Amino acid sequence: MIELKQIHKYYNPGTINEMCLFDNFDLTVRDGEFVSVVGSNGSGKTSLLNIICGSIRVERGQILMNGRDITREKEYKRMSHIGRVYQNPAMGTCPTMTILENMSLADNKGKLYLLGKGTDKKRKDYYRDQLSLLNLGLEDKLDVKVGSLSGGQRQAMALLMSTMTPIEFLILDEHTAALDPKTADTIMELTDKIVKEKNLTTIMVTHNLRFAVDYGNRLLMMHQGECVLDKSGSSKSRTQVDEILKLFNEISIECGN
Ligand SMILES: Nc1ncnc2c1ncn2[C@@H]1O[C@H](COP(=O)(O)OP(=O)(O)OP(=O)(O)O)[C@@H](O)[C@H]1O
Repeated sequence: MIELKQIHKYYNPGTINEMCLFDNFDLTVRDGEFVSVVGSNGSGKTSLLNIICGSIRVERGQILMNGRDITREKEYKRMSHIGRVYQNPAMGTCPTMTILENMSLADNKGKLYLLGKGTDKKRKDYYRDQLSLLNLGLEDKLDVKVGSLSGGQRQAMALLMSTMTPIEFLILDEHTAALDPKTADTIMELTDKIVKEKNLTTIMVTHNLRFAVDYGNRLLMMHQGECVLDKSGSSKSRTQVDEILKLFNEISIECGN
C-alpha cells in the first residue's frame, strides 16, 4: 500500500515563481490496485509519481510504503521496491549495451554488479524465456545492441527489465505515449499481463483515455494538484471514454482553455 498524507509541494519556493502544486494532498493506493491517472497538462501527474519515487522532495506531509515512513528515504533505496517505466523508451534501457547485457543489468538491480563477469548458461536461458514472452523475437538477438531496436521493442524491454526483480509497485509514466497506436496496444496488453501475473500494485499516468478506461481497477483524474475524479470497482468498470472526455472539456472550459 502507498499512502500520501497531507502532502505540500511547492516549486521554486521563496521566489517570484513560487507555485504551490499540492496543498494537503492525500492519496491511498491499496495493494493490488491498478490505478490509471489522467488529467490535463500541468495537473501534477508526473510530480505525483516523482514524489512517490523520491525523485523530488515534499515540503510537508508523509509518504508511507506498506506502513513504513519513506518520506526522507533516498530515491535509489525506494526503487528497490518500485519498477518505473518512462515515456521515452531510451530511459529504461542502455542503448550501447546488448540485449543480454541489459537483461543482466536489470537482473542484478540493487546488487554490486561486475560488468566483466560472464552470464552463466542457466541465466541466459532464463533471459531467453523472459524475452520470448514479449513475442518480438528478441530472445534470438541477445548479442544485438539495444540502441538498434525500435521504440516499441525497447519499451517492451524496459517493461520487462523494470519488473524482473521482485518489486511491489509499478509506476508507468505515459509509457505508451511515444509509440504508434498498434505498438501502444501491444505494450498495454503486455503491461496488463505482467501486472496481473506478478500481482503488482500499479499507477499508470496516461493521456490515452481508452487505456485509462479499459485497463486497471481504479481511475483518477487530476486537475491543478487535486483529484477531481476517483472511480473504482463497478463504478470504474461502467465508466465510458465519453464521460471522461466530457469532464475533461468542462474543466478546460472552466480554466478558459
Ligand atoms: N521542476 C519543476 N520546477 C518548476 N515547476 C515545475 C517543475 N516540475 C513541474 N513543475 C510545474 O508543476 C506543474 C505540474 O507539472 P507536472 O509535470 O507534474 O504535470 P503533468 O500533469 O505531469 O503534466 P503533463 O501532462 O504535461 O506531463 C506544472 O505547472 C509544471 O510547470
